Amino acid sequence: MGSTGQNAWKLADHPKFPKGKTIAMVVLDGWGEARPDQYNCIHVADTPTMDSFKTTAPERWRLIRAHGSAVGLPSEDDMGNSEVGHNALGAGRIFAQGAKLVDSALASGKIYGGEGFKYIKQSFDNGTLHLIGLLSDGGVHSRLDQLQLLLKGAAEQGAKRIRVHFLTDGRDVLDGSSVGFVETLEKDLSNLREKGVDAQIASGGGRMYVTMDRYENDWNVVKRGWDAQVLGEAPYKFRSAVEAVKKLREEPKANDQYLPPFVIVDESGNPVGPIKDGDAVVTFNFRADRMTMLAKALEYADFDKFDRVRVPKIYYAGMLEYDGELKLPSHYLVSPPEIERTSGEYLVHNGVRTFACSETVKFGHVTFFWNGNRSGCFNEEMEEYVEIPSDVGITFNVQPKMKALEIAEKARDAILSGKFDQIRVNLPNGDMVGHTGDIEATVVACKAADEAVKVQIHCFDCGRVCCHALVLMLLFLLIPFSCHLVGDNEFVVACVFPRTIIDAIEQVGGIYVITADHGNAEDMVKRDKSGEPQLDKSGNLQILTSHTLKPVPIAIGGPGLKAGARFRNDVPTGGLANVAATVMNLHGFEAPDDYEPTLIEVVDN
Ligand SMILES: O=C(O)[C@@H](CO)OP(=O)(O)O
Ligand SMILES: [Mn+2]
Ligand SMILES: [Mn+2]
Repeated sequence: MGSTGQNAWKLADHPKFPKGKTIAMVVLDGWGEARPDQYNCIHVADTPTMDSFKTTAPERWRLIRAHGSAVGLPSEDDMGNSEVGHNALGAGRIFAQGAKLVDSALASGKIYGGEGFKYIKQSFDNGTLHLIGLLSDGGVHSRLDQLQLLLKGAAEQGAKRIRVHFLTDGRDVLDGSSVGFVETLEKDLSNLREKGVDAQIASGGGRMYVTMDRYENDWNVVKRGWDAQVLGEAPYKFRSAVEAVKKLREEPKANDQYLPPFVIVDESGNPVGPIKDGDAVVTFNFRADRMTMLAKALEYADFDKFDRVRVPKIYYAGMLEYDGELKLPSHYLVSPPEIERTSGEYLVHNGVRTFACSETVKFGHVTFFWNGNRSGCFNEEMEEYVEIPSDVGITFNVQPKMKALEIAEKARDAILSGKFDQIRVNLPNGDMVGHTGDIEATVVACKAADEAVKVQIHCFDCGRVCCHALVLMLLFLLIPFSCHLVGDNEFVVACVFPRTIIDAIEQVGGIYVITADHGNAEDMVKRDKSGEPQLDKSGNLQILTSHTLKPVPIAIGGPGLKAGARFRNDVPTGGLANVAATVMNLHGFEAPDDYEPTLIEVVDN
């Protein structure tokens, strides 16, 4: 950084933007911009607030890139995701991300010379190497081709007995694609067997039901995986993994994301690959959030989240280090991106007090990912992070409104309290419900997220902001109490009683920045090259549960925004990483020189 100590963190004053404005920084998770048709849930949903940014202040609304190289992913075919999206938003620079770092380490062979691999290699003579992770080519948490290279490389390095414990996907890839991935894996393992390596699949289960929980939402998910992977116990036993996945998918409503846990057994009915003393384990996901809980279970001597029954003495390494602050796990095959000097850390050093909030399933996104994969606050006196417990044990199409309103109310209270300069939230609905593939529920989810940003005054009759609504709004403005009629056309006089985020920002004379981390809800079907829905062999639509390659909107506004502030037109390829400098400007500071350029300027009239 050139100089050391507090001075190194000092940001220059911005010549035009004043300090001291309260800023609401809102991330709508999984909210991209796409063609408006019936499979675009954001288009279908009633989203008057998000629509109004685009239509009423086009100079303060634009699209930014949220996938591929804009967020440090290997190629432009890589969809965005929450990890890389929030990393870019918070860090203001683009870092080569886990997917890319693992690619290079495997391509150069450096992975095999590293400390992590040497550590697990100690098991190769007498023990088994277990590989646990997500089996797909989604590229969000892991990639099949990386697993294939690792399997081959480990065998070449002397692994004699290998067991794979996979999680089926259906969330970053089409539902049903699990069968093909398992077949491919079986072929690879059979090739290894021909070369004399005892290599087999040992267990499996759907990622959302087995192992890949995050932010401690539901430890039962990790326990189900532990029982199958470590203890060799599961409600289902099969001789073959392909048969297991095919059979379990036949159950009504079964899907790849939620397959129950199963173990593979030998001809005597014994599990072929429980984890034992002296074995090595590699969790081969590069992304942290959904591996951290398992990493704790595998590594911590002191552990009380569930009864592990048996804790084998193993050589455990993560594909990456998953938490830089906790140093978890202690051994890893590839060093993670060093995301340092994030905007959050700078702002704290420059007196900006921060409040961050989401519900459990996205809590780490606006804290851990935002701060460069670092858990905890930089300065507890200046920051408050609030987690609203998510619903547990349901798929979110059942409760598509999720905790959007609760998050908005917490943000509203934080804004009105005057205790914070930045109030940062993630509204999960578009993403979490979009991943279920339930189009109707995703429409409800999008409306809920829009309402959390700002509740619009609606007319009882037509449900729109018509002249009746405006007259009513005026009327209630004159009456010193709030009116609240609950129903589908919820009617709130937000001007009198601030209900959600923008209402509160308006009341305190603040600024809002509304954006998203990647697309999801704006496209719910697989499409051909011309953008038309692509039908499968039987003529059915293929529902897209994954993220997309689409850009996301960003809007700025609010009474505290300097007159003449607008988006520059000389940053046409701007992406998520340009947002940090933008927000620093709005707080009254120049961004550090190596940050991606700001998106805004002030035009003097
Ligand atoms: O749920 C998740 O783990 C990913 C998709 O794999 O979604 P997001 O990046 O939005 O968290
Ligand atoms: Mn996301
Ligand atoms: Mn998602």
